[in-house]
Amino acid sequence: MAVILVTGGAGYVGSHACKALAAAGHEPVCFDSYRTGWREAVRYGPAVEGNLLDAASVREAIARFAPAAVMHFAALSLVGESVRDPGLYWRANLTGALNLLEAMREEGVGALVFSSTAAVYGACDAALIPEDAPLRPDSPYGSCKLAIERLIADFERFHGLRAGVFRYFNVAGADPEGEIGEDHRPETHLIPIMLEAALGRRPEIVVYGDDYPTEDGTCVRDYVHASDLARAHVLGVERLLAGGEGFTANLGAGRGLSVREVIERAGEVVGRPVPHRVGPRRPGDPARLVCDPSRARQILGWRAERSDIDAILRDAWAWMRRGGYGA
Ligand SMILES: NC(=O)c1ccc[n+]([C@@H]2O[C@H](COP(=O)([O-])OP(=O)(O)OC[C@H]3O[C@@H](n4cnc5c(N)ncnc54)[C@H](O)[C@@H]3O)[C@@H](O)[C@H]2O)c1
Ligand SMILES: O=c1ccn([C@@H]2O[C@H](COP(=O)(O)OP(=O)(O)O[C@H]3O[C@H](CO)[C@H](O)[C@H](O)[C@H]3O)[C@@H](O)[C@H]2O)c(=O)[nH]1
Repeated sequence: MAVILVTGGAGYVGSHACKALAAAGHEPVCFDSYRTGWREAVRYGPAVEGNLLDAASVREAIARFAPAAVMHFAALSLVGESVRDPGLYWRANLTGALNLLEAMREEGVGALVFSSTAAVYGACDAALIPEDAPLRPDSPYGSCKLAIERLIADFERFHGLRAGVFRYFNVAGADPEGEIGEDHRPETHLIPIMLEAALGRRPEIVVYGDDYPTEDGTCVRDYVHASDLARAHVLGVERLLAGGEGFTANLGAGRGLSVREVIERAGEVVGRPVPHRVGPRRPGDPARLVCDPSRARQILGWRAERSDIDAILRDAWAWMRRGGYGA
């Protein structure tokens, strides 16, 4: 059993990681400001309310709980918002990560798992994107995640940190047991807003462009279930705790779906059509991002098991019909 500090543990992905950590016998300590997270999502271990931009608060939490490792999820993470306000993203995400890394060093915590993103790749010609693909982010969100990867690399090189960096593709779905799920307000991610439109909670969704160089002209993404992702994090941190080397690994299903294909599948799975219309492109969106997941399989023995799009949609739908948090 290990104590793991989980920044952003009250958020969407972080709460699924906390559940998976607890199920594997570890103690997740949630560190969260509740900026976009939910108190009801913290159910698998103790919680500390704090902000990474306040260096003293994260250092105190680390000193108090003496974690064996940290999982760092806390961030601002919307591509569109980052395009509108790059400075907000650089300040929040880079400063937050730097404060965390300094606090870990001061308190002698030597293992970190970091949430990076496929947005670090940007436009890429490869059918399946491997980790050594060119790093050319299209958005400030992707740029500052890449900068944090480099910051972490310097702490590995010069301070002996060991870090697992996961580049997630598009996370979706909800806990199959219905305890936690995705609840961003306002929501901007494709799958939940599509389901909101199917439920009549919003009039329609706008497809952001159908003139991309893809088969049906809409953007192609790789959707991976939040529970699959959470399992990878447990495997990653356990590797580091056992003394294994640091790594950078993609997490995705290895299968691309266009926006139109997801809309069609959702209509089938929920039994009612998703009202939609085509609008202009959203700045910062690459045409196609599909994961080569082979490295995560090689080094962690991980593969996506619940990331079939119908399973993702069913779990997300069950969670949404329950009303999310505060229902
Ligand atoms: N959801 C996705 O599709 C996706 C894809 C790739 C990468 N990621 C990354 O995964 C991580 C989690 O994403 P998510 O979708 O769960 O987001 P989320 O907004 O649901 O969760 C983020 C959590 O961090 C907390 N937080 C934010 N800033 C904080 C701060 N300064 N101090 C303390 N807590 C703070 C929020 O309150 C929230 O609980 C992010 O780093 C994101 O960039 C997400
Ligand atoms: O109303 C909408 C919302 C989304 N989309 C499209 O649906 C796809 C998925 O969009 P999301 O907003 O759900 O997700 P993103 O691909 O923008 O970004 C997500 O995945 C990225 C990596 O692929 C990053 O990691 C990021 O953190 C995470 O939010 C994109 O092609 C987008 O253009 C629409 O057409 N209409």
